[in-house]
Amino acid sequence: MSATEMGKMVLATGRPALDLDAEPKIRIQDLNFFYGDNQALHAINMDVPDRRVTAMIGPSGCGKSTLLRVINRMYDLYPGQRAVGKVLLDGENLIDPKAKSTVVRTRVGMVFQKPTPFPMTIWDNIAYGIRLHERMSKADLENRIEWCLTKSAIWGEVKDRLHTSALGLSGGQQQRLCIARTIAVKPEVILLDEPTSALDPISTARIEELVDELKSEFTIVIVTHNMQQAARCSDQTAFFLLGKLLEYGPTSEMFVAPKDQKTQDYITGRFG
Ligand SMILES: Nc1ncnc2c1ncn2[C@@H]1O[C@H](COP(=O)(O)OP(=O)(O)OP(=O)(O)O)[C@@H](O)[C@H]1O
Repeated sequence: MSATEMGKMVLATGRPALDLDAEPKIRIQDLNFFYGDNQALHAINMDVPDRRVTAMIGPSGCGKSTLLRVINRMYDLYPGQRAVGKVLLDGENLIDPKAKSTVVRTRVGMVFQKPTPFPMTIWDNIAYGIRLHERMSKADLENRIEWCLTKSAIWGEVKDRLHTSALGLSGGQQQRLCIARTIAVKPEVILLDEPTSALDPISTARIEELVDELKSEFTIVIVTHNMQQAARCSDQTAFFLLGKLLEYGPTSEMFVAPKDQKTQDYITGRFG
């Protein structure tokens, strides 16, 4: 695509256009997922672009959280749950039993709906994960902790209370701490599962700003029930229904002119 064409698209959407020739960060191919006999995902094929925000939307039970749990191999921890197909991260199949799940979870971090700080100090919440994966000097550890708390836009609020309990933070601060904890181990992909559903509008806005900043360094996938949030935050949107990917494309197109009537109905609140 020429610079002029690219510029026109940026002007039209207000966001940088996707480079269609760029290799996707994640390539999901013919993915099926089963909870025992219950098939929750059916033949999912989708490419997740590098260092962009991809939103997953769809009514309750359509399989959004399941897909996140597959991408970071969390289902591995539960007997009877099974994924068939491929989830390629830079070409490497993350769900191949030969891929070590601990390595997968370092490359693909996850933040949950409810903030989940460990019952320990703010400092230890961050240091714990880093020490599991890396050996480093105290000075480097201090720098890494300041780096990830700064990136997560919470450093100013916690720098004078690093050695107090993380449970003393507000819900919005706890969620930013959880994001800091996730990026502390320098993942390539961050999965956010409804990260603002338990937060007030101000904390929600801060997390959305944060997502916008983090995408220059990380590939982000966000599950949300909030259509405005998907429209505000994401570059690409995927609409799921009953375990199938019904429509997937640039957010600007999806929200202006969805191709499928069911997407239109969902986005406009007519069902779900
Ligand atoms: N542990 C489980 N065992 C059996 N079935 C499950 C389990 N977890 C989820 N499911 C089923 O898998 C399907 C997809 O669920 P999932 O939680 O991925 O949906 P979702 O789109 O994230 O929903 P929500 O928006 O409500 O969080 C649903 O039919 C659900 O009942």
